[in-house]
Amino acid sequence: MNKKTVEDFDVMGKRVLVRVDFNVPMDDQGNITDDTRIRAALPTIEYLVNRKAKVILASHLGRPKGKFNPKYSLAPVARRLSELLGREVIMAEDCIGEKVEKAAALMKPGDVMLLENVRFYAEEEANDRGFAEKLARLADIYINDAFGTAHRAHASTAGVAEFLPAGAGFLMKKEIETMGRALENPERPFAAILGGAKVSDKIGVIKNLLGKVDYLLIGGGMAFTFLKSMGYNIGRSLLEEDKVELAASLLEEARKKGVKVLLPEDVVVAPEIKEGVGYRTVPVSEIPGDMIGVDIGEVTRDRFAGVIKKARTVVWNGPMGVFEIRAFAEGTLAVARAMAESGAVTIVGGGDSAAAVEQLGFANAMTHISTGGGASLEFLEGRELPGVAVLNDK
Ligand SMILES: Nc1ncnc2c1ncn2[C@@H]1O[C@H](COP(=O)(O)OP(=O)(O)O)[C@@H](O)[C@H]1O
Ligand SMILES: O=C(OP(=O)(O)O)[C@H](O)COP(=O)(O)O
Repeated sequence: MNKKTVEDFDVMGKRVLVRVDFNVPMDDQGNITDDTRIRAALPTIEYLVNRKAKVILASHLGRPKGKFNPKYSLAPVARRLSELLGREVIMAEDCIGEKVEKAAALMKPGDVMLLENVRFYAEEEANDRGFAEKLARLADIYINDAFGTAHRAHASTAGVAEFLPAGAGFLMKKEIETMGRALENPERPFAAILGGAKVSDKIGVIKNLLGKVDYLLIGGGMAFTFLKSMGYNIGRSLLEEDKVELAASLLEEARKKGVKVLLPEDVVVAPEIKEGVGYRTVPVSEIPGDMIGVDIGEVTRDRFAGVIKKARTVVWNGPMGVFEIRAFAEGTLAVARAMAESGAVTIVGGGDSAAAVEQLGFANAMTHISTGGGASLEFLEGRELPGVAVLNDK
């Protein structure tokens, strides 16, 4: 990465504004159900604490639409962070204004303060210059460690960098460098596995990856639009009618570029997407008209696993089936297991695939699991992320 990082600044005694992505899932009682994103930010926070910086953290939580709403308060996150750090985390009442400026002025070197949800102001998402300047007033240096929000050009992720020296945190650096290396200089064979619900969400990724990968494995709901474009009857499976032609042209482009595309050969079909329904496996040429394809079948799982095991670089984004229902999680499980067992560099895009890998217990066996869903997709599309673009060059 040709951007400055936290290590390029003298932070001793300085006020450092760190944009983190603490947008964590919570249950109805406000309990954090997955603290991965908080733990992922610890290296940067601990580094700054150890170097006696005054650490001021900013994040959003959910989508409160520019208004204060206690449901989206970051207070539970401050408590969890405090447990993880083993030190007090001051919870600020707000993210800008006189009170926060005073609280920041009272901080001692090594103190940590978490600002309240930046999305309580509509100016955040509007990337309002005045709001960014108010955030900047709190600090001497800006560090962006919020990879999960790096695809958003908001005041706290982009605008603020106009007013302060700006660099990347350790998480941001790791995400960009690990995925960047895989895309630009992969050990081959390089295989990408794409799944999830919609082709439309993955078009940009497919287009970018077709110029880079040796194998493209397609599963999940999106596979059915491709199967339809090849003339198969797909019953009541997920279909994006308006993307059938595009699917055909992507397959043609892959053929021209010499990329081997693997689509499902057999699928699990069920009458409904529901826990406890009956299901069976059929070849893709025999999908009954009244059934829905919900997972890749055993033959496909074995073929996918075979490619994954001989690959040297594997990137995965999107589940192979409706993995939320245990009976339809076998394809996703097979991909996760094959990746865990392969000696390849294994990268899991964020979102549902990351959740599936965690849930299925394979997290520790992967080279890298991204903390960003949308952000990792945009990165895989080859787009420059605004939250990275604004940082100072080395
Ligand atoms: N065959 C299928 N039919 C319907 N939905 C599917 C199918 N396969 C996967 N899905 C659904 O796709 C969703 C994930 O899609 P998506 O959001 O695109 O993935 P990601 O978050 O990994 O990018 C999951 O909720 C999963 O149940
Ligand atoms: O959780 C996030 O995105 P993700 O679910 O795509 O990983 C980020 O915190 C960005 O949130 P946003 O999509 O409300 O801008």
